[in-house]
Amino acid sequence: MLEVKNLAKSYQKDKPALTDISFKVDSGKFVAIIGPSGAGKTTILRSLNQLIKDDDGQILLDGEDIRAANKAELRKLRRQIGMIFQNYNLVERLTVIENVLHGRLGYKSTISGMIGRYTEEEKREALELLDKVGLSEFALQRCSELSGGQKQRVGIARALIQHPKVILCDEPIASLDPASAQNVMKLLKDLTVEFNIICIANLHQIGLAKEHADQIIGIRKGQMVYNDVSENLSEDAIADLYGTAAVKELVE
Ligand SMILES: Nc1ncnc2c1ncn2[C@@H]1O[C@H](COP(=O)(O)OP(=O)(O)OP(=O)(O)O)[C@@H](O)[C@H]1O
Repeated sequence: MLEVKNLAKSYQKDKPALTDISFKVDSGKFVAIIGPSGAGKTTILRSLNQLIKDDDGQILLDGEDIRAANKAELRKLRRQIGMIFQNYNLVERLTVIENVLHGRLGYKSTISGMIGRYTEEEKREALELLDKVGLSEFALQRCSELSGGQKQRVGIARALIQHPKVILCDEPIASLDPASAQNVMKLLKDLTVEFNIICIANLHQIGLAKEHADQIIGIRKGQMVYNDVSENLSEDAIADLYGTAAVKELVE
């Protein structure tokens, strides 16, 4: 279980980016964080793996406080937290399977990683994961030759080979066409259940969030104004988050 308690962050004095954010997520659940631009969604994700240093609160992953970890502990904890990015962050000139194997780098010495020393077991697992994301026949193709949706599926396989407890997705479908976005959201949801992990995604697409996520967290001006199962996300709640005028456009 992931439990965030009273998380707070200011980038500048007297200008809080996050105030008193508290929520819990169980394993096997897919959570969407929604809210207007600048609300603080990315700041929450980056705090969860300590890419930014927040100011106050607790982030407990299965009871262990990520914020209290020293450097060595944090390196170990980060293996348990996979990341998926809007722009995929793949090495385009390398093959699909090499990119998936990069997810193992957190488990290796710098030298082993640099010379691409992976075990047979790791290679077999990479192929199995590529099969799960529907890309087994692309294993030896360069990533530069893939579509956006395919690249994001490589990103998902790369995160899963870390054996994460949590996957954090920063706008994972923002660069995708509607069909690929739908496909990636369904895949994230299905794999979250299959691997019994926690998946947290920042999203601007409220319709897709409601359709695929189990839980929705709404952030407005650095404050959590909504936290409930996705079925309960009403038009009133959306209007409260984004303003009345935006509701129709956002829900469609
Ligand atoms: N490195 C930074 N230095 C100063 N202020 C920052 C920094 N990063 C974010 N902020 C500010 O913190 C607030 C929250 O930003 P954040 O990027 O978390 O929002 P967001 O909800 O993810 O937005 P978007 O949907 O546009 O990505 C904003 O007011 C933003 O300007």
